[in-house]
Amino acid sequence: MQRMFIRCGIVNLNTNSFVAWKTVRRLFAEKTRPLTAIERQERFRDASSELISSIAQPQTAGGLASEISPTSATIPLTDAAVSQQASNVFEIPDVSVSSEVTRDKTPLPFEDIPGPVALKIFEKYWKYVPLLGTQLICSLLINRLTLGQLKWNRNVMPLKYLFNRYGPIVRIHGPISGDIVMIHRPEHIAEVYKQEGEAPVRSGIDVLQHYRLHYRKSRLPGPFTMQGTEWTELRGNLDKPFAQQLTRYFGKLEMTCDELVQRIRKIRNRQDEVPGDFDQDLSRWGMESFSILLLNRRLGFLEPSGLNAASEPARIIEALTSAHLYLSRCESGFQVWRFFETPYIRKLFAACDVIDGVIGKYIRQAQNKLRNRSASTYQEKNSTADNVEDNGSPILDKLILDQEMQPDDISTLIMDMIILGVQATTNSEAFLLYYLARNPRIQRQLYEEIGALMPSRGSELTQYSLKKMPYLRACIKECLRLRPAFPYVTRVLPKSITLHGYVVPKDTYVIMANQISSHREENFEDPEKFKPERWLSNNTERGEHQAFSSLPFGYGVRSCLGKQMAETEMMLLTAKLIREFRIEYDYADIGSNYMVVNVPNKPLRFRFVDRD
Ligand code: HEM
Repeated sequence: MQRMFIRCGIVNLNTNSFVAWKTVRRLFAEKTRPLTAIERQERFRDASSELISSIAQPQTAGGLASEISPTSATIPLTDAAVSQQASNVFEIPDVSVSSEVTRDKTPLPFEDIPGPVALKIFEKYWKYVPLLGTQLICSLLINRLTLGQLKWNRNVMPLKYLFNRYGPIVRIHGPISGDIVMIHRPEHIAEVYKQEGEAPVRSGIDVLQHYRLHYRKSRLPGPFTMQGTEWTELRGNLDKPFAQQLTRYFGKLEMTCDELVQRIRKIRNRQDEVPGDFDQDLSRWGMESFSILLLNRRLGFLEPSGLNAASEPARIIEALTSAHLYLSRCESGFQVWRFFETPYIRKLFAACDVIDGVIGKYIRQAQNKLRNRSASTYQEKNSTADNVEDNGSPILDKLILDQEMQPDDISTLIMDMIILGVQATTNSEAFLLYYLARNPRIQRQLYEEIGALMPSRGSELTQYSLKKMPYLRACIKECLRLRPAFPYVTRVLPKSITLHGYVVPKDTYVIMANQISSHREENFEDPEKFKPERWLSNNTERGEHQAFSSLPFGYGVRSCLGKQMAETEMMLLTAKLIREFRIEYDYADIGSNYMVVNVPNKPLRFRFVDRD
């Protein structure tokens, strides 16, 4: 009984329980002298039966209304009469009291989705403002200007701020380029992917598109921006050769990792520390691996004697660094480059021209090789694995032989993969080495796994041995959970759907904030901790939607084309490095800067200490 009072005391009463409460209260309040134990028992029995019958007979709305005062609806826990009965225990049937209110489940209109209201004030003036930028950047910038509370620091802070303020679904009014809806809950992300259809549409990188379509006058805007059947067909042609390349060139990829190991030994100082620009060395490793896989060429990025500034690899690395910097400058902020040529866009285009020139050269060479061969002879030869060296690059050749692809289109495709894919891989590897350096226990466990498969220093690695390294794979997953290269993925809805009880119409641009989901406590316990164990198959923490809580490579038919390539490269290099060195890092925490790809915000001054 007392337990029941206490339970009632902390809730607001509905009508039946309110009557019950009044009954009990009256019976105990009518006392003029202290009650004997027997009297107390009798009164409780009376109270119980009156209470039960009052619950059983519903009251009329009118009768109740007159009895309920707005302030009496919550039962105080400290009532004197109740506390006097503390030692008596009376059993009454457990009667559940439930509300009969039915809820309207009709989805709410799109306009009701919460979002920055201040923007509405500007809505009618926006049409006079020329197109300032991509939907996200433009809206977030204006959001910052209007609310004055956002600091644009090139990371996911603005997204986090909006979710913290408006909840799990946020609408940004974009009168210029359509409204944007932002989500982070895994079940909402799952719903968007479920409805994405056969040819999903995502946003592209506007300035790269501008380079192709307006500056170079190319036909295609690039793989990240290409949409519809055009891309679906191309993608269908590429998936298989991409997977095959890894098997063919695994040995060469391993050699590239060995070269980086040698280079580390060469560049580290007396304290075994590498220079702060170690990120450049990782870029060289990323580019060398890429040119092996895509062009079937060793371009010499990791030349032990270093790179001559005028050499082709040195020019590519310089152009890549510059392209990356000016791409992020052009994509964020007010995009004045849309109206006139700014210094940033000039530098970006100059860097792209260098990369394009080199790719163009290799495409022409591959074309020349193929010219004397008929497509049928090529296919015949290409079916045996050992002659691939002489035959050029299977992927490049396939693209050239594709009747639909012009050399310009191929160049566009390869350039985007370099600027975004290679950058994503090398920066992810940088974060992984950092997390391992900062977590010696995890590094030790990883070393044990690797050591069992690579007993001596120079032990060879195979694709098969990588398969037997679940902890290494878990470390990579965990690193990409904490620092996904791309903090969000976008889709344009092919049809109307319901999200969080709101209608979201067809053609709405949806931002799925992957980095936010993967940092939330409800999705991952201790979300800020680097805990690879959570990804092991025997872990019970994994919930129904966990698959959608961390999607570093996206999901579905338009997910990352280079996923397997990136994972294999990262596994190979990490296995080699951990086998050779104990990695340490002695400086301030490394966070990330968003520069179209997440990049470390501090120099990578790792110590690579030789293992005995
Ligand atoms: C750790 C490294 C990488 C990460 C985290 C990553 C992540 C992503 C993400 C999130 C997407 C968008 C997926 C979506 O919209 O659902 C994407 C697309 C893509 N990625 Fe990667 N990527 C990486 C490396 C690479 C590499 C090495 C290549 C190629 C060599 C590559 C090529 C592509 C291409 C071509 C697309 C567009 C796919 C399409 O539209 O069908 N990526 N990547």
